[in-house]
Amino acid sequence: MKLLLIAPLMKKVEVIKMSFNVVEKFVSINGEGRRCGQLAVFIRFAGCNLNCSYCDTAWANEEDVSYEIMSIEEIYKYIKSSGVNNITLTGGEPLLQEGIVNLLKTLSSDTELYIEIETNGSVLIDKFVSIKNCPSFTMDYKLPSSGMENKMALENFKYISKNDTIKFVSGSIEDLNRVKELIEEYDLVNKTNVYISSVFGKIALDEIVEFMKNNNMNGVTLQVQLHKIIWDPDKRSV
Ligand SMILES: C[S@@+](CC[C@H](N)C(=O)[O-])C[C@H]1O[C@@H](n2cnc3c(N)ncnc32)[C@H](O)[C@@H]1O
Ligand SMILES: Nc1nc2[nH]cc(C(=O)O)c2c(=O)[nH]1
Ligand code: SF4
Ligand SMILES: [Mg+2]
Repeated sequence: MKLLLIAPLMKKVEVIKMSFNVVEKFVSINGEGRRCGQLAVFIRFAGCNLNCSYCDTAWANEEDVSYEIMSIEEIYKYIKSSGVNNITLTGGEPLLQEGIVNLLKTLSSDTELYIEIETNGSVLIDKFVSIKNCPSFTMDYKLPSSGMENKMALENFKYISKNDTIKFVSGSIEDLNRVKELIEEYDLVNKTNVYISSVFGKIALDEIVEFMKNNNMNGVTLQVQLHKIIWDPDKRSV
């Protein structure tokens, strides 16, 4: 009898927590990753636990940033009303939003959608990878020039698969040397999709290509943030 009374209460508490702080939502082309150049709906969440030296979205991490509180239903409706099937959840750090697993489960249950989550490598993804029709993680490994490498959860290398991507945002030769070490140590090219991106404007792209050639970096993809070439690099919601 007691159990019967408590169960509905617990459900109610969970429902209350299923809202998210969204700083912007928009449709654009994805400028990064495996679906680069394709239309995508972006949901950007507020707040981050890291402070990367190069962060192009630091405004979303300010304590006083204004945000819209959206329920799972409202996010899902917005996505469906756009008519676009690629979804990118980003931030800020999306995996820090309380109840994010519930949003991921709901979105994943719609098999018309292709969901990518940009995450910063400091949050363990083990609790998410068992979701049915699991979203694709684009997990950054923060390199020395970010100032955040000591925050990386190395255990994530165990959970990342060919459904996911590891991204190395590189701003120096020191960073690139670290990429090479990590690829070798964790056999990353065989385990997942490996991308190198430049910290925008920080390192010449031909230097990266030279590094890739000199180190036989087969299976690694160089990526440039396409949206920053199409629009002003500081423009929001594109
Ligand atoms: C703003 S972050 C949000 C998601 C998550 N916090 C993360 O870091 O992956 C989205 C992506 O933009 C990348 N990024 C941020 N600033 C950048 C810059 N100046 N140049 C290139 N990529 C950048 C991040 O490394 C990350 O891959
Ligand atoms: N067009 C566009 N593509 C993106 N792909 C990942 C982004 C991000 O900020 O996570 C992003 C972004 O901010 N804009
Ligand atoms: S983890 Fe992502 S959002 Fe957070 S500071 Fe670094 S790049 Fe910016
Ligand atoms: Mg961005």
